[in-house]
Amino acid sequence: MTAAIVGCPFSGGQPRVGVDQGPVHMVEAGIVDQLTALGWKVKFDGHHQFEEVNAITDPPIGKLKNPRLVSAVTKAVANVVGGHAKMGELPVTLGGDHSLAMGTISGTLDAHPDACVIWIDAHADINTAETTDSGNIHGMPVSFLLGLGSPIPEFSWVKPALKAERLVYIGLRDIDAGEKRILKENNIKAFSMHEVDRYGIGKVVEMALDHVNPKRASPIHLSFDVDALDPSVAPSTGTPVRGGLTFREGHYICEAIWETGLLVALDLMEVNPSLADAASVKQTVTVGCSLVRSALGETLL
Ligand SMILES: N[C@](CCCC[B-](O)(O)O)(CCN1CCC(O)CC1)C(=O)O
Ligand SMILES: [Mn+2]
Ligand SMILES: [Mn+2]
Ligand SMILES: [Mn+2]
Repeated sequence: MTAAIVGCPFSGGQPRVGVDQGPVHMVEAGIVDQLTALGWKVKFDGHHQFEEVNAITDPPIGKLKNPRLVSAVTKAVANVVGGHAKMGELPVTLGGDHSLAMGTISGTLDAHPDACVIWIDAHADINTAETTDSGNIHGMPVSFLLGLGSPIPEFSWVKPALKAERLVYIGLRDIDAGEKRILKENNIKAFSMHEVDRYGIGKVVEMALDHVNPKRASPIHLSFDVDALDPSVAPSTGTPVRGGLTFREGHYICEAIWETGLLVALDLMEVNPSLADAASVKQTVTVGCSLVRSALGETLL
Protein backbone atom coordinates (compact mmCIF):
# COMPACT_ATOMS: atom_id res chain seq x y z
CA MET A 1 0.00 0.00 0.00
CA THR A 2 1.28 3.41 -0.96
CA ALA A 3 0.60 6.57 0.99
CA ALA A 4 1.18 9.83 -0.86
CA ILE A 5 2.05 12.71 1.43
CA VAL A 6 0.59 15.87 -0.10
CA GLY A 7 2.26 18.73 1.77
CA CYS A 8 0.22 21.88 1.28
CA PRO A 9 1.87 24.94 2.81
CA PHE A 10 -1.17 27.17 2.36
CA SER A 11 -2.78 29.83 4.56
CA GLY A 12 -4.97 31.80 2.16
CA GLY A 13 -8.22 30.58 3.65
CA GLN A 14 -7.63 32.45 6.91
CA PRO A 15 -5.73 35.51 8.20
CA ARG A 16 -3.21 34.08 10.68
CA VAL A 17 0.41 33.75 9.61
CA GLY A 18 2.07 30.38 10.04
CA VAL A 19 -0.44 27.68 9.20
CA ASP A 20 1.38 27.25 5.88
CA GLN A 21 4.31 25.90 7.90
CA GLY A 22 2.24 23.08 9.37
CA PRO A 23 3.23 20.54 6.71
CA VAL A 24 6.90 21.53 6.92
CA HIS A 25 6.96 20.87 10.67
CA MET A 26 5.15 17.54 10.32
CA VAL A 27 7.56 16.30 7.67
CA GLU A 28 10.47 17.55 9.75
CA ALA A 29 9.00 15.65 12.71
CA GLY A 30 9.50 12.50 10.64
CA ILE A 31 6.03 11.52 9.45
CA VAL A 32 7.46 9.92 6.28
CA ASP A 33 9.72 7.57 8.26
CA GLN A 34 6.94 6.95 10.80
CA LEU A 35 4.56 5.72 8.10
CA THR A 36 7.33 3.69 6.46
CA ALA A 37 7.93 2.00 9.80
CA LEU A 38 4.23 1.07 9.81
CA GLY A 39 4.80 -0.80 6.57
CA TRP A 40 3.61 1.85 4.12
CA LYS A 41 5.40 2.64 0.88
CA VAL A 42 5.49 6.45 1.22
CA LYS A 43 5.58 8.86 -1.70
CA PHE A 44 6.61 12.41 -0.89
CA ASP A 45 7.70 14.50 -3.82
CA GLY A 46 8.26 17.67 -1.79
CA HIS A 47 5.77 20.21 -0.57
CA HIS A 48 3.50 21.64 -3.22
CA GLN A 49 4.61 25.16 -4.10
CA PHE A 50 1.95 27.81 -4.49
CA GLU A 51 4.17 30.89 -4.99
CA GLU A 52 3.23 31.34 -8.65
CA VAL A 53 -0.38 31.49 -7.54
CA ASN A 54 0.35 34.15 -4.92
CA ALA A 55 1.27 36.62 -7.66
CA ILE A 56 -2.28 37.35 -8.86
CA THR A 57 -4.08 40.50 -7.65
CA ASP A 58 -6.95 39.26 -5.60
CA PRO A 59 -9.46 41.79 -4.24
CA PRO A 60 -12.27 40.38 -2.07
CA ILE A 61 -15.43 39.11 -3.76
CA GLY A 62 -18.18 40.28 -1.44
CA LYS A 63 -16.79 39.30 1.96
CA LEU A 64 -14.60 36.48 0.64
CA LYS A 65 -10.88 37.07 1.16
CA ASN A 66 -8.20 35.83 -1.26
CA PRO A 67 -10.90 34.17 -3.40
CA ARG A 68 -8.87 33.71 -6.60
CA LEU A 69 -5.86 32.44 -4.65
CA VAL A 70 -7.94 29.92 -2.69
CA SER A 71 -9.74 28.82 -5.86
CA ALA A 72 -6.52 28.29 -7.83
CA VAL A 73 -4.73 26.46 -5.01
CA THR A 74 -7.65 24.20 -4.11
CA LYS A 75 -8.18 23.36 -7.79
CA ALA A 76 -4.50 22.34 -8.02
CA VAL A 77 -4.88 20.26 -4.85
CA ALA A 78 -7.95 18.53 -6.30
CA ASN A 79 -5.89 17.42 -9.29
CA VAL A 80 -3.01 16.22 -7.11
CA VAL A 81 -5.20 14.29 -4.65
CA GLY A 82 -7.40 12.88 -7.42
CA GLY A 83 -4.30 11.80 -9.32
CA HIS A 84 -2.86 9.91 -6.37
CA ALA A 85 -6.24 8.32 -5.60
CA LYS A 86 -6.68 7.16 -9.21
CA MET A 87 -3.30 5.44 -8.97
CA GLY A 88 -4.65 3.50 -5.98
CA GLU A 89 -2.55 5.48 -3.51
CA LEU A 90 -3.85 6.90 -0.22
CA PRO A 91 -3.40 10.71 -0.27
CA VAL A 92 -2.45 12.14 3.14
CA THR A 93 -2.87 15.90 2.82
CA LEU A 94 -1.06 17.95 5.43
CA GLY A 95 -2.33 21.54 5.82
CA GLY A 96 -2.40 24.32 5.77
CA ASP A 97 -5.83 25.74 6.44
CA HIS A 98 -9.07 23.81 5.99
CA SER A 99 -10.12 25.59 2.79
CA LEU A 100 -7.82 23.00 1.19
CA ALA A 101 -10.51 20.39 1.82
CA MET A 102 -12.50 21.92 -1.06
CA GLY A 103 -9.67 20.53 -3.18
CA THR A 104 -8.90 17.27 -1.39
CA ILE A 105 -12.54 16.14 -1.24
CA SER A 106 -13.16 17.19 -4.84
CA GLY A 107 -10.17 15.04 -5.77
CA THR A 108 -11.41 12.09 -3.72
CA LEU A 109 -14.92 12.30 -5.19
CA ASP A 110 -13.46 12.41 -8.70
CA ALA A 111 -11.71 9.10 -8.04
CA HIS A 112 -14.33 7.63 -5.69
CA PRO A 113 -17.74 9.15 -6.58
CA ASP A 114 -19.42 7.05 -3.87
CA ALA A 115 -17.10 8.20 -1.07
CA CYS A 116 -18.50 9.53 2.20
CA VAL A 117 -16.91 12.31 4.25
CA ILE A 118 -16.28 12.22 7.99
CA TRP A 119 -15.43 15.77 9.12
CA ILE A 120 -13.75 16.09 12.53
CA ASP A 121 -13.81 19.73 13.67
CA ALA A 122 -14.93 22.22 16.31
CA HIS A 123 -16.50 24.10 13.39
CA ALA A 124 -18.83 23.11 10.54
CA ASP A 125 -16.88 25.04 7.84
CA ILE A 126 -20.17 25.30 5.93
CA ASN A 127 -20.71 29.05 5.61
CA THR A 128 -21.83 30.37 2.23
CA ALA A 129 -20.91 33.77 0.74
CA GLU A 130 -24.22 34.97 2.22
CA THR A 131 -23.73 33.59 5.76
CA THR A 132 -20.01 34.03 6.44
CA ASP A 133 -19.17 36.68 9.03
CA SER A 134 -15.39 36.55 8.59
CA GLY A 135 -15.00 36.07 4.82
CA ASN A 136 -12.31 33.51 5.69
CA ILE A 137 -12.80 30.69 3.20
CA HIS A 138 -11.53 28.02 5.65
CA GLY A 139 -14.99 28.45 7.22
CA MET A 140 -16.73 27.63 3.92
CA PRO A 141 -15.34 24.57 2.06
CA VAL A 142 -18.27 22.25 2.85
CA SER A 143 -20.83 24.67 1.35
CA PHE A 144 -18.94 24.61 -1.97
CA LEU A 145 -18.70 20.81 -1.96
CA LEU A 146 -22.48 20.57 -1.35
CA GLY A 147 -23.28 23.24 -3.94
CA LEU A 148 -24.97 25.52 -1.39
CA GLY A 149 -25.29 29.31 -1.66
CA SER A 150 -25.14 31.52 -4.73
CA PRO A 151 -22.67 30.32 -7.38
CA ILE A 152 -19.39 32.26 -7.49
CA PRO A 153 -17.82 32.28 -11.00
CA GLU A 154 -14.27 32.09 -9.60
CA PHE A 155 -15.19 28.75 -8.00
CA SER A 156 -17.08 27.31 -10.96
CA TRP A 157 -14.59 24.39 -11.12
CA VAL A 158 -15.97 22.97 -7.83
CA LYS A 159 -18.58 20.35 -8.67
CA PRO A 160 -21.35 19.88 -6.07
CA ALA A 161 -20.27 16.24 -5.88
CA LEU A 162 -20.93 15.71 -2.17
CA LYS A 163 -24.43 14.65 -1.08
CA ALA A 164 -25.61 15.87 2.33
CA GLU A 165 -26.42 12.31 3.42
CA ARG A 166 -22.81 11.32 2.70
CA LEU A 167 -21.43 13.84 5.21
CA VAL A 168 -21.18 13.53 8.98
CA TYR A 169 -19.49 15.72 11.60
CA ILE A 170 -17.91 14.83 14.95
CA GLY A 171 -16.65 17.38 17.51
CA LEU A 172 -18.76 20.46 16.68
CA ARG A 173 -18.98 23.16 19.34
CA ASP A 174 -18.59 26.58 17.65
CA ILE A 175 -21.21 26.92 14.91
CA ASP A 176 -22.33 30.26 13.46
CA ALA A 177 -26.06 31.08 13.37
CA GLY A 178 -26.15 30.81 9.59
CA GLU A 179 -24.41 27.44 9.74
CA LYS A 180 -26.94 26.11 12.24
CA ARG A 181 -29.69 27.02 9.77
CA ILE A 182 -27.81 25.34 6.90
CA LEU A 183 -27.23 22.15 8.91
CA LYS A 184 -30.94 21.94 9.76
CA GLU A 185 -32.23 22.83 6.30
CA ASN A 186 -30.03 20.19 4.71
CA ASN A 187 -30.61 17.51 7.38
CA ILE A 188 -26.87 17.15 7.87
CA LYS A 189 -25.92 14.68 10.60
CA ALA A 190 -23.69 16.19 13.27
CA PHE A 191 -22.37 14.74 16.51
CA SER A 192 -21.40 17.72 18.65
CA MET A 193 -19.34 17.52 21.83
CA HIS A 194 -22.68 17.12 23.65
CA GLU A 195 -23.28 13.79 21.89
CA VAL A 196 -19.68 12.74 22.52
CA ASP A 197 -20.24 13.38 26.23
CA ARG A 198 -23.62 11.66 26.22
CA TYR A 199 -22.85 8.48 24.22
CA GLY A 200 -19.08 8.19 24.39
CA ILE A 201 -16.79 8.33 21.36
CA GLY A 202 -17.17 4.64 20.54
CA LYS A 203 -20.92 4.88 20.09
CA VAL A 204 -20.65 8.22 18.29
CA VAL A 205 -18.25 6.83 15.68
CA GLU A 206 -20.50 3.78 15.23
CA MET A 207 -23.57 6.01 14.75
CA ALA A 208 -21.66 8.31 12.39
CA LEU A 209 -20.59 5.35 10.25
CA ASP A 210 -24.12 3.87 10.38
CA HIS A 211 -25.40 7.16 9.00
CA VAL A 212 -23.00 7.70 6.08
CA ASN A 213 -21.82 4.14 5.49
CA PRO A 214 -24.57 1.77 6.70
CA LYS A 215 -23.31 -1.24 4.74
CA ARG A 216 -19.66 -0.31 5.36
CA ALA A 217 -19.31 -0.44 1.56
CA SER A 218 -18.40 3.16 0.68
CA PRO A 219 -14.87 4.59 0.64
CA ILE A 220 -14.20 7.07 3.46
CA HIS A 221 -12.52 10.49 3.24
CA LEU A 222 -11.51 11.57 6.76
CA SER A 223 -10.97 15.33 7.09
CA PHE A 224 -9.43 16.06 10.52
CA ASP A 225 -9.08 19.66 11.77
CA VAL A 226 -6.81 19.58 14.81
CA ASP A 227 -8.98 22.23 16.45
CA ALA A 228 -11.51 19.44 17.02
CA LEU A 229 -9.17 18.45 19.84
CA ASP A 230 -9.24 20.34 23.10
CA PRO A 231 -6.78 23.28 23.06
CA SER A 232 -4.96 21.58 25.95
CA VAL A 233 -4.18 18.74 23.52
CA ALA A 234 -3.53 20.74 20.31
CA PRO A 235 -2.86 24.33 21.37
CA SER A 236 -1.08 25.67 18.29
CA THR A 237 -3.98 26.15 15.90
CA GLY A 238 -5.72 29.20 14.46
CA THR A 239 -9.25 28.96 15.88
CA PRO A 240 -9.03 27.07 19.21
CA VAL A 241 -12.29 26.38 21.06
CA ARG A 242 -12.45 25.05 24.63
CA GLY A 243 -14.27 21.82 25.48
CA GLY A 244 -12.84 19.66 22.70
CA LEU A 245 -11.91 16.02 22.14
CA THR A 246 -9.37 14.39 24.39
CA PHE A 247 -6.13 12.97 23.00
CA ARG A 248 -7.68 9.49 23.17
CA GLU A 249 -11.03 10.47 21.64
CA GLY A 250 -9.19 11.98 18.67
CA HIS A 251 -7.07 8.87 18.26
CA TYR A 252 -10.04 6.53 18.73
CA ILE A 253 -11.78 8.15 15.74
CA CYS A 254 -8.71 7.56 13.56
CA GLU A 255 -8.22 3.97 14.82
CA ALA A 256 -11.89 3.07 14.33
CA ILE A 257 -11.98 4.48 10.80
CA TRP A 258 -8.80 2.59 9.91
CA GLU A 259 -10.45 -0.60 11.25
CA THR A 260 -13.25 -0.25 8.67
CA GLY A 261 -10.67 -0.86 5.94
CA LEU A 262 -12.46 1.78 3.91
CA LEU A 263 -10.21 4.82 4.29
CA VAL A 264 -9.19 6.26 0.90
CA ALA A 265 -8.01 9.76 1.86
CA LEU A 266 -6.95 11.71 4.93
CA ASP A 267 -6.58 15.44 5.63
CA LEU A 268 -4.73 16.66 8.74
CA MET A 269 -5.43 20.39 8.83
CA GLU A 270 -4.90 23.66 10.72
CA VAL A 271 -1.63 22.88 12.53
CA ASN A 272 -0.14 26.36 12.89
CA PRO A 273 3.38 26.08 14.36
CA SER A 274 3.69 29.81 14.97
CA LEU A 275 0.95 30.46 17.51
CA ALA A 276 2.42 29.13 20.74
CA ASP A 277 5.61 28.53 22.70
CA ALA A 278 8.03 25.90 21.39
CA ALA A 279 6.75 23.16 23.69
CA SER A 280 3.12 23.74 22.65
CA VAL A 281 4.07 23.81 18.98
CA LYS A 282 5.98 20.56 19.36
CA GLN A 283 3.00 19.03 21.20
CA THR A 284 0.61 20.03 18.40
CA VAL A 285 2.88 18.77 15.61
CA THR A 286 3.49 15.52 17.52
CA VAL A 287 -0.25 14.99 18.03
CA GLY A 288 -0.86 15.66 14.33
CA CYS A 289 1.70 13.04 13.31
CA SER A 290 0.26 10.59 15.85
CA LEU A 291 -3.27 11.02 14.47
CA VAL A 292 -2.00 10.37 10.95
CA ARG A 293 -0.30 7.15 12.11
CA SER A 294 -3.47 5.99 13.87
CA ALA A 295 -5.59 6.68 10.80
CA LEU A 296 -3.09 4.62 8.78
CA GLY A 297 -3.10 1.55 10.96
CA GLU A 298 -0.95 2.15 14.03
CA THR A 299 -2.49 0.22 16.95
CA LEU A 300 -1.78 0.26 20.65
CA LEU A 301 -1.31 -3.51 20.95
N1 LIG B 1 -17.06 29.87 11.54
C1 LIG B 1 -15.94 30.74 11.53
C2 LIG B 1 -14.67 29.94 11.93
C3 LIG B 1 -14.20 29.00 10.85
C4 LIG B 1 -13.09 28.06 11.32
C5 LIG B 1 -12.50 27.29 10.18
B1 LIG B 1 -11.73 25.93 10.59
O1 LIG B 1 -11.20 25.30 9.41
O2 LIG B 1 -10.70 26.19 11.54
O3 LIG B 1 -12.66 25.01 11.16
C6 LIG B 1 -16.19 31.96 12.43
C7 LIG B 1 -16.09 31.73 13.82
N2 LIG B 1 -16.64 32.90 14.54
C8 LIG B 1 -15.68 34.00 14.57
C9 LIG B 1 -16.16 35.12 15.46
C10 LIG B 1 -16.55 34.60 16.82
O4 LIG B 1 -17.04 35.63 17.66
C11 LIG B 1 -17.56 33.50 16.70
C12 LIG B 1 -17.02 32.41 15.84
C13 LIG B 1 -15.75 31.40 10.20
O5 LIG B 1 -14.82 32.20 10.11
O6 LIG B 1 -16.57 31.11 9.31
MN1 LIG C 1 2.38 14.79 -5.07
MN1 LIG D 1 -11.97 23.20 9.87
MN1 LIG E 1 -12.02 24.19 13.04
